[in-house]
Amino acid sequence: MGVCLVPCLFSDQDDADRESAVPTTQPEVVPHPDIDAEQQYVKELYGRLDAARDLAAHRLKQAISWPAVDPQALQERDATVRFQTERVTALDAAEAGLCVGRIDRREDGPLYIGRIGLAADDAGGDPALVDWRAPAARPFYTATPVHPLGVDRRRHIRTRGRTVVRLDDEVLTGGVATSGLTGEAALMAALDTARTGRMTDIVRTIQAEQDRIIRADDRGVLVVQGGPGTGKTAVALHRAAYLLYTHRERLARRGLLVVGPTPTFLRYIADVLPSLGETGVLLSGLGQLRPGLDARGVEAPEVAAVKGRLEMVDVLRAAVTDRQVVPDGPREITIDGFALRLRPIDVRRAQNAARKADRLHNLARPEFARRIVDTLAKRYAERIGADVRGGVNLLDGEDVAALRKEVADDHAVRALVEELWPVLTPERLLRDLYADPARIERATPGWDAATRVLLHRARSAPWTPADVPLLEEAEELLGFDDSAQRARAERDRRRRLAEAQETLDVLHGSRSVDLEDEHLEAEVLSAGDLIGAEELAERHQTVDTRTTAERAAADRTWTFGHVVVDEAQELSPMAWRLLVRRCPTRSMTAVGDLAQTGTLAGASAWAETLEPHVGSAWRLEELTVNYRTPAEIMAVAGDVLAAGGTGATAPRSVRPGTETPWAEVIGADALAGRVADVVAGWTAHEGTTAVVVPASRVAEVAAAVAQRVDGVSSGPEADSSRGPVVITPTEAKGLEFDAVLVVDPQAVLDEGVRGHNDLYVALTRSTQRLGVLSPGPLPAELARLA
Ligand SMILES: Nc1ncnc2c1ncn2[C@@H]1O[C@H](COP(=O)(O)OP(=O)(O)OP(=O)(O)O)[C@@H](O)[C@H]1O
Repeated sequence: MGVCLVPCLFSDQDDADRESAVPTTQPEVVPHPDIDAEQQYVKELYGRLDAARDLAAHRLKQAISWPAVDPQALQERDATVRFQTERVTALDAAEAGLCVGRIDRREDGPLYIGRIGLAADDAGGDPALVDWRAPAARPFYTATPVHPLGVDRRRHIRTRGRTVVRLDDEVLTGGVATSGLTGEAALMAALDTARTGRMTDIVRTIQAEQDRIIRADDRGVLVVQGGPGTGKTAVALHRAAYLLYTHRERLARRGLLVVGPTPTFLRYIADVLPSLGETGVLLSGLGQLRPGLDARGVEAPEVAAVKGRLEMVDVLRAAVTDRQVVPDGPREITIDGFALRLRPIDVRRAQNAARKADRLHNLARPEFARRIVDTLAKRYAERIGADVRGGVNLLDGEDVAALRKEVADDHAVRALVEELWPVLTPERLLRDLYADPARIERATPGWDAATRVLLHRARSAPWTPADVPLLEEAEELLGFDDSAQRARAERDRRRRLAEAQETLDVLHGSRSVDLEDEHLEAEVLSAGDLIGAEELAERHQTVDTRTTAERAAADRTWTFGHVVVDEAQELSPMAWRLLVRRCPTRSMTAVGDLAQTGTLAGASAWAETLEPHVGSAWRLEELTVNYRTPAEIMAVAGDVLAAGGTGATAPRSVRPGTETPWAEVIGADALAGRVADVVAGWTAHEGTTAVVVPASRVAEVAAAVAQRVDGVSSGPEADSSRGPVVITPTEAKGLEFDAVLVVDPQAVLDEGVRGHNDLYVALTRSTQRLGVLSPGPLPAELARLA
């Protein structure tokens, strides 16, 4: 399940990547009077970072070479290696942009804020650098001239490598309200940067409304509603890093899960948490939430919508009960020439007995099988032991037991039990259900034929993301009969115990003291005095050295300490049910935008979506400023949103654009070629490019663009860090690109189940440039572009 963020050591490549977050224009030379002093301070900070890294690397090396004399030592060594590896990773991650700025406090003087905390020589004073997540760092993000929080000045420090290249100061003593943005100059510089195809962190420029959400209490479900580009994803990931910092012990033990909509999206965000020094988080798409399954099949939105309904819980229950069969008439089994009868009433009685203890299907099956075998064995004994003269049965208890065993081992009896109460895996239950209209009909009382038919599909069809919650639900209903495994484990335990006892006996017998001397014997400690056989046996069990994220990924019963859901508006009720099961404490952060819901099963109101799962244990926060999309493009997108009629309003854009968005109407025949021309022209600019097309045009457009430009990718593997991508609005969700070309907007409106939402998503992916190519008249919603 999912992607474990494995520890990676800092490399030149990482440095170069983070460097590209600096504006592509040459940094202006700022003749700031303090630049030399800040350079000196930053140099000292790097000195401390180097020292901390050397120490951690040394301890790591030491730990690796510890002799692992027994499993316990091995376990301790692995824990230390893991801890020091994480420490080295976090220190490496802090290298680029180590110090982000400082606040000058009226009472206490300057305090430097950075990616990690670094102690000062004087342990009694302020640290040399405060971790951005520490409470003391908060005013750096939230102090304003109106609420200065004891801060006179905020300074953003920008570095390239280890060199300070720019200082941006904000004086907070004026008491006059300003733009409301924190560190506006630094923020604008960050937003104007060309994109790389990978999301970067925003530690330097977190805004006050974002900071409030990042540091919000972790109890209950926090829903963050915000329009496109308001930083929901950025906030969700920084919140994950904040929670790991604040509740390190609990979350390190239970793990933190981040769920995203598509593999492309997960690739896009995968670098953010490692760049914040956090590698122990499990990232997973919805289709990867079942261990061992990578569900990427595609199906009609109507099918996914039906599968996502909560009613499917009842359908699955009915489908399971349907597999517990009572035959129409008596069945005959022949054993050793004797025909034995099993009547429907016998089966019904066995079913009732099996269901009595409320056990799950697979766990109740042994009881059912036992009852069936008992009934047949009884009939067998009656036939075999019958006294022809009508006297009492001639068989004794031992004979009956032997007959019972014969019945239980009989191939035909086993086959009959399997037919009447099969062992079911979730996969088998669902495949059999989908493939058989009669089964579907029996499991869906009250459904109409048109809805039922949506569930029907070929047995060989691949699993889709909407199947994952159903498979997991089915697992809950079926249970897993692990009695054989447990019996094997118990046998192993006893064997280990016996071996351990034998070892202790040998040690006892081979002591170097005179065993005849009883007095002396009592004085000398042997191995058996120090450790019991039980303990010794336990120590010989294999040590599990996997990280929390790796263990969580492999275990479907794992429950997480916190779950972050991105693009949460797309989740179906069944998907919510699954996630809540994986997080029984309901400590969750869900970020999304109802105006971008593209699926039929997705949300149109948060209360309606969440209350069936968490009752009132949820609260709503909103983000209102769009940091991505220039105002001119946002005006166009706003028209589309309004035409959608949902009543939602577009977020306020924080910056003007440098290029005017445009539209062009072109003949259908020339469309693909014109797309290729535009994309080829755009490759002269720096940054990433996306062509967003209706699903029906992906192949045609991708082929045309690939003829003109290298590195084109499309579909689930689309990766804009390699070249232009050709993707559908669904695939574009959550992503952003410097240049976006929307092709055939009318088809986007017509093909999507929520067409206006899809077009709104497509238009709002751009950070700089937007073009629209239409093979027919431009939809009225885009009149502003005409
Ligand atoms: N405080 C900030 N400082 C710098 N950049 C920011 C800040 N907040 C957001 N951004 C940038 O704005 C862009 C949009 O952010 P993000 O993708 O998190 O938005 P979103 O709300 O998830 O959008 P969507 O709903 O379209 O998926 C990203 O490039 C992000 O890095």
